[in-house]
Amino acid sequence: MTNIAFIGLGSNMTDRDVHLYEAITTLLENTEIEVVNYSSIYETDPVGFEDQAQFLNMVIQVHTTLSSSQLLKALLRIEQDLGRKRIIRWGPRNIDLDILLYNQENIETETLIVPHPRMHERAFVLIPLLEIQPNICLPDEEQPLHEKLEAIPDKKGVR
Ligand SMILES: Nc1nc2nc(S)n(CCO)c2c(=O)[nH]1
Repeated sequence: MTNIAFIGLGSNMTDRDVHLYEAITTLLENTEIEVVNYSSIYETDPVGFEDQAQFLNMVIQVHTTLSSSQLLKALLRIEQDLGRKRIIRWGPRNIDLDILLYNQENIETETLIVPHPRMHERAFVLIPLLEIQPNICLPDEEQPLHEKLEAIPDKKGVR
């Protein structure tokens, strides 16, 4: 069965665009994952822990035969392979891969919460996501995500 997932990518250390490119190239090498759509790459102001470098963020849409937990494992392995060091929890990282949505399912396990719990308040996620899926809603919600984006005061931080 083909599953549809949206993955958020971010990087704010050293060659940020190279890290994004490497992560996507590694995903493309996985025969269980097909990247079917890409957003533009956005330069974004850091949120959460603000005393760090600007990020590059983007969102991709994938079709995959992997379950959500298998997909998470594959993304964590890519982060490790690309040398992700979790120095400070909210701090700088060379590559970050987050599962944002998976088949419009609500998932909550020890290791994975989908939809990503903070995505609805993050312009750096919503803007690239809506670029590739303009009318998307969160699972079991009527309200389209673009209305949640309109509610976010500071969108200047995404360019
Ligand atoms: N602009 C921006 N700010 C962020 N803060 C954190 S934590 N992250 C890591 C993603 O969870 C980001 C990010 O990717 N982009």
